[in-house]
Amino acid sequence: MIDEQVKNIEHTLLSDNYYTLNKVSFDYLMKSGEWVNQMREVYDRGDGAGILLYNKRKGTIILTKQFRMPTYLNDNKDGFLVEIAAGMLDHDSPEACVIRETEEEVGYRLKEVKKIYEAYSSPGVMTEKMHFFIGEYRDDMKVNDGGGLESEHEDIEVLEIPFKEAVNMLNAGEIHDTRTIVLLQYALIHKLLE
Ligand SMILES: Nc1nc2c(ncn2[C@@H]2O[C@H](COP(=O)(O)OP(=O)(O)O[C@H]3O[C@H](CO)[C@@H](O)[C@H](O)[C@@H]3O)[C@@H](O)[C@H]2O)c(=O)[nH]1
Ligand SMILES: [Mg+2]
Repeated sequence: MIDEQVKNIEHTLLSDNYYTLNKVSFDYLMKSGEWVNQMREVYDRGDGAGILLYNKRKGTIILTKQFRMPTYLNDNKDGFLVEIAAGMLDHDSPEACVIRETEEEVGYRLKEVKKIYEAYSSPGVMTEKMHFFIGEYRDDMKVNDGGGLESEHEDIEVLEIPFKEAVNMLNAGEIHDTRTIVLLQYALIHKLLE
């Protein structure tokens, strides 16, 4: 039972400017048998979902490239990051979210996607759980040029590249987004494009 190890959980709202940041205080029972009070700042921006889009016949995948301010503030020279298509659930199911984001960000309308993993993005800090998918795209599923929502000032470059090129980038340490690394490795392990 959870109450046997954690009790007196109290939230203090620090910010709800866009998403919410809380200071969470709680009592925690250490393995030694001692109760200690702990505090963690917890950022809640809901859950997310992302997808590796692949075309077995062409041997290609689709990735995105976009400016990510937090990475620019931490060592990423121009702030641009190569990533899978992904987004926040925004009250949709994970499946509906990746289908929506695929159309908005890269311009393909998918009917079928396959869920492969569910994992916490940054368990010490964020509540966010990420839903990982793979999905096959074909040229005849293209409905627009992608790029993201203009109303949200998204400015996304669509990269359709040979899977081999993506693997070379992965091996050269040029992919700096964990979700993208996970899905490329999944594709390799499961020989998705062979
Ligand atoms: N004004 C404002 N807008 C914001 C803020 N944070 C996000 N937004 C808006 O919300 C949009 C979110 O776009 P999505 O495509 O839904 O999300 P994402 O940023 O791509 O998130 C995905 O990647 C994240 C980073 O790895 C993941 O954390 C997330 O789960 C998801 O997979 C952004 O384009 C931006 O317009 C903010 O602090 N202020
Ligand atoms: Mg996105």
